[in-house]
Amino acid sequence: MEKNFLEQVKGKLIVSCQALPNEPLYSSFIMSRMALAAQLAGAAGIRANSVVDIQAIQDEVELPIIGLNKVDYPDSDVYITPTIKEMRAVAATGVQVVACDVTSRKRPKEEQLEDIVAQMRIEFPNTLLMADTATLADVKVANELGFDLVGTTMHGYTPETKGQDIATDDFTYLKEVLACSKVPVIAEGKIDTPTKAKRCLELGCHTVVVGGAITRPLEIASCFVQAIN
Ligand SMILES: CC(=O)N[C@H](C=O)[C@@H](O)[C@H](O)[C@H](O)COP(=O)(O)O
Repeated sequence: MEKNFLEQVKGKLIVSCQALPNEPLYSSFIMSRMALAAQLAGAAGIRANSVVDIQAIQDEVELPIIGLNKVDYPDSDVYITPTIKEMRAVAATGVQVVACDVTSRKRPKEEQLEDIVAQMRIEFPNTLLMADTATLADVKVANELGFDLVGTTMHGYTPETKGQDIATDDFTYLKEVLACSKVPVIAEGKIDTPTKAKRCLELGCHTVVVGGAITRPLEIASCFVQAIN
């Protein structure tokens, strides 16, 4: 019997397998093999970008997927599943969760987040929605709009939070998110050691997403080179 997503990933690791066109591993085949490695290692889920990568990963592994689609629009800085068009396309792959930007920034095409959520609930009632937030105010908005999960994905990646890191001072910001959110919290963003991942779960996060530290060899190799030089 298929277990539900929240049950499957509780207290476990989700591996983000993503590479954009400007990255050396940009390839759906390579992302599917990254996902296979994550599955063999015992990860409980995958986070993946774009319909083609999601489909390649679905062919390779059994794990539940948090899907997103990064697209740049000229009229907005929001790029993680920014409009209803990308939300639909990702949900139509059959992923268990669709993630999108939930920051206070203006969305492309004057679309409003509350309309997107309402439409998704009608068209894909069984798909969970994850809010990729940057601030506590974003977490509150995500709760008000009825998102099923809140992630810290955008913390440190908006002008307002630039330079910030959820791990600072034993995860002070993450503790605040946990105290504020009415729904399960997913720790995500710059979690670059097993110790940090474990700590996020100890603090009460439902699950933890690790990306670059596992699946971006350019980032990993750069860390070694910088430490040596
Ligand atoms: C900010 C943004 O666009 N984050 C993206 C969201 O999907 C990915 O590029 C990150 O790799 C992912 O969040 C995991 O984080 P990290 O790679 O730091 O473990």
